[in-house]
Amino acid sequence: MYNYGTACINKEGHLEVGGIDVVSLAEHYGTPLYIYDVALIRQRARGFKNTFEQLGVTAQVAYASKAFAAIGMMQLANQEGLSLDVVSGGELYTAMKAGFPAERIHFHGNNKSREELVMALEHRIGCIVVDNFYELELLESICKEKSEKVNILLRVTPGIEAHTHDYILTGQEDSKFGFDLNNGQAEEALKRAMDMTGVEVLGLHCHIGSQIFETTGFKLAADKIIQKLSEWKNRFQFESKVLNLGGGFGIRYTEEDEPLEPAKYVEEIIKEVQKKTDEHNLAMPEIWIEPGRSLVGDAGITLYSIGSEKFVPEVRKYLAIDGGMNDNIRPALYNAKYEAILANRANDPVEETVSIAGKCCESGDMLIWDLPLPKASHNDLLAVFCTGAYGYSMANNYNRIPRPPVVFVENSQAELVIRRESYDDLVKLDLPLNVTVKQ
Ligand SMILES: Cc1ncc(COP(=O)(O)O)c(C=O)c1O
Ligand SMILES: N[C@@H](CCCC[NH3+])C(=O)O
Repeated sequence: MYNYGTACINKEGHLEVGGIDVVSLAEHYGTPLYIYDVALIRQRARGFKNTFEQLGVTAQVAYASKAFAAIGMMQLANQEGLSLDVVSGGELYTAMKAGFPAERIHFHGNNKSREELVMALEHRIGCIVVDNFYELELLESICKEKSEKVNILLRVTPGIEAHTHDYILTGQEDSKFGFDLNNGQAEEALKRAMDMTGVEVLGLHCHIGSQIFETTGFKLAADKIIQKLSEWKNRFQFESKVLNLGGGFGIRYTEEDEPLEPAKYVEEIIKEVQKKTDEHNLAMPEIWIEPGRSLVGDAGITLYSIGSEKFVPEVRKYLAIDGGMNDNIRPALYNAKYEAILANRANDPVEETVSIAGKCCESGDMLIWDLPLPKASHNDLLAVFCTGAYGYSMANNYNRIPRPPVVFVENSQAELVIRRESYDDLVKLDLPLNVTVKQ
């Protein structure tokens, strides 16, 4: 088994995480179950923060809560001194419920509504990352109405194609996000914002995509931005106090993936920023990053019970689990790959290759194709690794399947941070039909 934080095999041959046997977690909480290794999240957070400290660079490490948003998770991020990137009124509301310090919250999104912007102002959050001209004008008008001033970053699109899945690319010219850096849009946005009374431009933001394994794209984006900042300093006396380089640092899902250590990405990118700012005679800005996946991805494990099986003679054996695309849509959406083991018989030798089917009424609901496993049958437990990012946060109720609970484990203690959805939860928004049919 690959090394996933505190996950190990105990003497009963069971998977253990955070000092707790997952078989006992399944007995107590049922399956499917999301389990997070809290020590690993803390280790990742500290790795990022220490790297900045060692480089002597003032920084904010903001957890991109879209990866996994929950009150308990935001409280953990706060304990670790992280800032928070939210992307909707719902994430902001969750942060407020978690008691997250508003001044360390950054608000993203390519179509924030008036209500969301007002909410952000009322909570006096640290910064709004403005994505487009419509939002800039809307924000200025709200600030004037309320006689408020708010810190903003301008999100720029540098025209970089990072090497990752097409659906999670964001830095290329033809993207729905941000002001284009190359065609004059970003400059126009800066000029307009500098003339506004309601906004204070702290600097620029750029996020080139997700699940990226090399630093070349990040460095190229930083070079392009710093080149522009140098021009803008001369022409508009604009100095960027903050440079936010986004998230996107890749993690290892399977042996095909070869990421850097999370903190290593930062080290390489920052050295480039230091070099380029020196070359252009610019002051080193405060650096902000906003990792999601690399903070929580490999800290998450999903536990399922195996149920039915089906053979297609000479083709394959399907084993069905009690979850699927409703608790993890990534295989169906991105063809994402995962590793898994039998959590209750982790030392048993591999005997066959099976394909793991979800329980949704959808042929594309396949969690893992061609997984080597010991001979498994109903009541065995399957542990799927690396499900901590964009798993629960993209979960849905397709086929009216309730979402699973989420449990944090650390130092042999388990704490439920999201309870299992009930059937009553599923119907709580439904209203009975009042219209009757005339006979
Ligand atoms: C603006 C922005 N910041 C941060 C992130 C977090 O990315 P990741 O989870 O890949 O670190 C995303 C998602 O891709 C994003 O869109
Ligand atoms: N949801 C995506 C990443 C999108 C990141 C947000 N911009 C994933 O699971 O990989």
